[in-house]
This record gives sequence, structure tokens and C-alpha cells, in this order.
Amino acid sequence: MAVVSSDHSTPGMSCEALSSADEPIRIFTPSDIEEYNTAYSEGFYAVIEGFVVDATAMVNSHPGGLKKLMQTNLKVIGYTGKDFGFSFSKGRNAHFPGTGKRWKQKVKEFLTGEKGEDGKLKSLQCVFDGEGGSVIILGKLQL
Ligand code: HEM
Repeated sequence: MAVVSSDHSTPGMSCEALSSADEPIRIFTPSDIEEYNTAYSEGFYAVIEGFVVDATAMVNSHPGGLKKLMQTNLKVIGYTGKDFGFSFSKGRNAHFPGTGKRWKQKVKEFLTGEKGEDGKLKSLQCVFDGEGGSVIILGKLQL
């Protein structure tokens, strides 16, 4: 089976620095995410570099398989050693550079995009290349 190794790791691609504290952004707590993932058997929220995404559309299409996708929010994944530390560009589960690049481009679009009726930044879809699937960027995680 193919393994995505840390050879693809490109820390400069990380999106964490793009975001500031005073954005009009939807905020989620870890329990919001855990509760959502428990309550909706077909819905799945994940955290990528501190941004909360609806990854339901990836459930049946993640090229690395369902098991790995479902581990996304666990502390064994990612680089922080804590829950919700997943990144496309840091850590042993790093993905191909094109995936991180698309992600960063969409996070920038999200952060500079329109606001919805609630005054918060509107959700934005991020479609990955090929059969890579898609996620919807919703907001930010507050630990
Ligand atoms: C929301 C979280 C995730 C998203 C949106 C996502 C997305 C993707 C995408 C678009 C690809 C295809 C392109 C590429 O390899 O870069 C991919 C492949 C892959 N992903 Fe993920 N991924 C997520 C989480 C994870 C996690 C947590 C792991 C491992 C623990 C993982 C392991 C893999 C592997 C092994 C492949 C390669 C499959 C192959 O070579 O055929 N992914 N993922």
C-alpha cells in the first residue's frame, strides 16, 4: 500500500499564519466537533491546520482510505502531539505538495471572501485534484 511519507513535508505551506485573531469567523470548540461527529452518522467534521472543515464528502472518496481519514482529529496524527493537530504540510502524514497548495489557496480565498447573513465569513468548498474529493471550509478551531 502506498504511504504518504514526511518526504512531502513542506512547513512553509502551512496556513496557520494566514489567520488573525479578529476575523469575523465561525468558531468551533473541540466539543462542537466531537458532538457533531457523534450525532450525525454520515457527517464528519475535521480540523486541518486549525481550520474546521466539513469532510463528509471525503468519507467515501479519501484516496488514503476511510480509516486514515477518521483518524484525522486524533493526537497520534499531525505534528502537535495534541488532538486536532493535522496538517497537509507538517508531520508524518504529510500529503503531496499539490494538495497542500490547493488547500492554502482556498484558505486564502475563504479568509478574504464574503460574509454571510450572520456576519461571519461564508463557507467555501475546496476541491482537490483528480479523485481527491473535497471539503467545505467552515471556520476555526478554538482550543
Ligand atoms: C481532512 C483530512 C484529510 C483530507 C482532506 C485528505 C485529503 C487527501 C487527498 C486529496 C489525497 C490525494 C492527494 C494526496 O495524496 O495528496 C489524499 C491521499 C492520502 N491520504 Fe489523506 N486526507 C486527510 C487526512 C488523512 C490522514 C489523517 C491520513 C493518515 C493518517 C491520510 C493519509 C493519506 C494517504 C496514505 C494518501 C495516499 C493514498 C495513495 O497514495 O493512494 N489522509 N488525502
